[in-house]
Amino acid sequence: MKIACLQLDIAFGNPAENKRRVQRELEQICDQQLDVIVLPELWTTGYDLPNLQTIADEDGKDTKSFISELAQLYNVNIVAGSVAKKTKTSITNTMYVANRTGDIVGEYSKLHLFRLMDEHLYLQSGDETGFFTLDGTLCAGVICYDIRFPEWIRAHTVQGANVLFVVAEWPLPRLSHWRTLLQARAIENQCYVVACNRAGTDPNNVFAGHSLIIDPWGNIVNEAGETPCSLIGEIDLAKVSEVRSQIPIFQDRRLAAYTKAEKIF
Ligand SMILES: O=C(O)CCC(=O)C(=O)O
Repeated sequence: MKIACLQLDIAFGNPAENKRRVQRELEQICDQQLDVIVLPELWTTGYDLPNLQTIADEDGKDTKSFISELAQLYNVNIVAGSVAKKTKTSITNTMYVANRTGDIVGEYSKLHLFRLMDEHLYLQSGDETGFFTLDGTLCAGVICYDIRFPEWIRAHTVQGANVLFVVAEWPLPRLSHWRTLLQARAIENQCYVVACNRAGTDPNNVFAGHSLIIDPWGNIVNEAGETPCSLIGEIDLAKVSEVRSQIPIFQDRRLAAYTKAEKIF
């Protein structure tokens, strides 16, 4: 599976410009026989939270048709980061996934809202799981702060997810957390982690870049720097079962004991 993480600098509050940036980047890399394209978190608007009522995507309609057309045009799967999705009752931070034929095969709204960046004041938390299937491989998608909740990711790998896609707007001051948490999620779940962060700045933050592809042993296979780029790498899905049979953590779990411990106090 050949993957490109589009580590974009996002134009603040400007969906039209951000769509142009994605189109331009795909034109540049489309000759590389890619299987999956990954975009960052909130790639249409950035963290322009006070203006989401006007710039969020109504029911995700524009985003879904935009990625569906690109997926068909380039015959590629698209894990479309996330966008602000507006309904009559709420705004969520929502990931859409399109397969090569343009079908929307995944929708997941960020479960854990990040108070430090005021998400809880403007957004609602989602209630979907992050599962989707790409070219026959069961995958999971989570959004930024979600990676601090290993139990949420475990709930997906325990069901057989082989690749964890992480989309983010992760700030530079916590770059060491980003790298360490992603490596830990790969090691403890014995899965590939494909993590696409944004680059650049907005009025409140400098972002870390450093998109990463990490194998099920925890080795970093590819890593971007801080500036905008497309990080391209290949993953070998056979490695997931190799590592899982070498150290069979999924067989060795003791769920009854964990549940008991959680109820003691
Ligand atoms: O957990 C962190 O340090 C960063 C999280 C974040 O930036 C986000 O969820 O948008």
